[in-house]
Amino acid sequence: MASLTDHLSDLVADADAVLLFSPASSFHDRFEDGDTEIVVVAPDNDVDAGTFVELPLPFENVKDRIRFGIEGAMDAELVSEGDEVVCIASVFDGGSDAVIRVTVDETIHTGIYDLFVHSRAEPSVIRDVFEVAIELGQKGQKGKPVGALFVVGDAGKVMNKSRPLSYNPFEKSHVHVGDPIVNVMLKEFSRLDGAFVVSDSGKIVSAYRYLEPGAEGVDIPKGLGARHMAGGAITRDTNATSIVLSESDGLVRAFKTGELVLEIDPEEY
Ligand SMILES: Nc1ncnc2c1ncn2[C@@H]1O[C@H](COP(=O)(O)OP(=O)(O)OP(=O)(O)O)[C@@H](O)[C@H]1O
Ligand SMILES: [Mn+2]
Repeated sequence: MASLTDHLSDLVADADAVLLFSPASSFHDRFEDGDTEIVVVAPDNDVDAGTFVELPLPFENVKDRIRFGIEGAMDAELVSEGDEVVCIASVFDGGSDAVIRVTVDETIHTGIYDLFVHSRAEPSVIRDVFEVAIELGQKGQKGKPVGALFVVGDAGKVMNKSRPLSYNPFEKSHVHVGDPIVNVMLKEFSRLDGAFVVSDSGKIVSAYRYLEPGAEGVDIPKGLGARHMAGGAITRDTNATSIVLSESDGLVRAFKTGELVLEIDPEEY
């Protein structure tokens, strides 16, 4: 039987760009001599690619992964509306095994790349908060599902548009998300009501915050309530990004500029 690689040259021949998702170096090397634009999308540039888009999360959902790569390539002006892009990714564990051909158009653009790269907060801070939310979603608190709301970046403004529900356990501390001990604290405090506020650089500014963004509603998925509404709306009133774990459906969502930009299932990570 002909393997995928036998057909590759035909598949990529007339493409405007080829996106290689976490390719092995031997696989990447075969593309080096062609005239098509090659973009490597991976956590690290292990293959010394000339054009590289960093993947901050593995994005188990292939659609999210591809979308991230395409938006990253659009952002770097490597591809644009109407381009034919061939994406080569790994769906199973055995290396590059899937080819997906996409025509770039604005409807692909959800802001997933923007979320990490152009948020006020540092990309690593967004990633660290995501990781805490995903772990909480996988394990819950003492076996029970929990919800949590993290408002990341533009903390001064967020504090002005919120009020304390109780004393702030992070009041005089200088601790940062990403530190394993702090992640344990965040999980412990997720039983508390309200939101966590995190600064651009990842400092935990407050727990127990009740958000009071403008009253105008935000479009949130059906079945969700006040936590998601407040988490979404605060990102319209400020330059923060919200990362919300739902107690009711177990999904982690991100909001930016009042829009839902990412929805992931922690069980898939
Ligand atoms: N304005 C707010 N600011 C901060 N936290 C809030 C706010 N409104 C609600 N919450 C928190 O969200 C929790 C759940 O509220 P609610 O069930 O209405 O939200 P939800 O969007 O349905 O989220 P879930 O899917 O987790 O149930 C509340 O117990 C409270 O801790
Ligand atoms: Mn609810």
